[in-house]
Amino acid sequence: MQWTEVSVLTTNEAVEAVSNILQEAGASGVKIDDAADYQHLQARPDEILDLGDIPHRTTGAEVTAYYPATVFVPEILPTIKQRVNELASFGLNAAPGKVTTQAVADESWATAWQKYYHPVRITRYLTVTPSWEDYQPVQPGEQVIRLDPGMAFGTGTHPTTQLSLTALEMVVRGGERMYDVGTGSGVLSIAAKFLGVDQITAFDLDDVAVRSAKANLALNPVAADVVAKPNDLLNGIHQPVDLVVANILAEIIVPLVPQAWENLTPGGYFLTSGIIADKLETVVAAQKKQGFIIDNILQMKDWRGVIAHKPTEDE
Ligand SMILES: C[S@@+](CC[C@H](N)C(=O)[O-])C[C@H]1O[C@@H](n2cnc3c(N)ncnc32)[C@H](O)[C@@H]1O
Repeated sequence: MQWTEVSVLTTNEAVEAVSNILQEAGASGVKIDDAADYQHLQARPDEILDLGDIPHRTTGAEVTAYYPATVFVPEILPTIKQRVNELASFGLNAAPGKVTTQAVADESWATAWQKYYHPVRITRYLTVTPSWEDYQPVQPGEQVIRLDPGMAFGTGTHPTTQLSLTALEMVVRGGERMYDVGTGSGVLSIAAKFLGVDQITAFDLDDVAVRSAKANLALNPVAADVVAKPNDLLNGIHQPVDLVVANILAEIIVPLVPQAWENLTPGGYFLTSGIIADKLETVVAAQKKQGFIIDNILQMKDWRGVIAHKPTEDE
């Protein structure tokens, strides 16, 4: 299990506000390293510790937050940066406000994450469950997607994944051919197979995600014939299908728009998610400019999903 550490270099006076911003963005824990804490210690005459022996900050403060793989950090970073910059307008000096990230793998964090990952009934017909739980469907027609997401994104519980699953359930009628762009754990491909999609090719830029998707496809016999392979968006793909689904950053959806257009049959659906609310207009504008018809905008918390289709000749 991979965690992402997000650190903000700031000042003592902004420590609380920055911690709040990081926590509101979904952090599982926050660590504060503040030079003022050490200065306070040094001021105590009875202090027996020699602070020279302890590595510590001598100026400013650093707030570090930890995000599980279920939080899509590249998407929350712009909001974090913007909110830290805005602290000045509340009279707080948060400078330099520099935000950095790095991946961390930690066994104890991994165990904690697994403890909180339980079966989730996403829709009436789709339930996602960790592969280690013996979950049995409770309603007729309920399909159970078994996942061990490992280091790939997509436990099924993130709002962007839920929006994609809902969109798939809305448009799939059975027998379609589909591309799953940015497959992560493979969750959307498995769901699509359960809903009746016939042929699926799943792509991801990240080799680790492709390996994870293959392992999850094998866990779900319904998806045994899905092909998962590394690819950057739909670069080099020139074989039209009936459905393209992508839960990916808004900035990455924009260059995907012309590729989806080229690779969709008339009447084919383009389902996009991973769009933070204030990027919705950019994504919708790019799709309309290309010629797509927007059918529905789905929303969950701060996230948006778009259901669009390529018009048929008589539309
Ligand atoms: C938000 S995750 C979505 C995972 C899964 N489809 C879901 O809905 O839960 C986005 C995925 O897109 C992949 N990705 C990012 N940029 C990409 C690109 N240019 N081409 C293909 N995949 C990409 C990432 O590696 C990641 O696995």
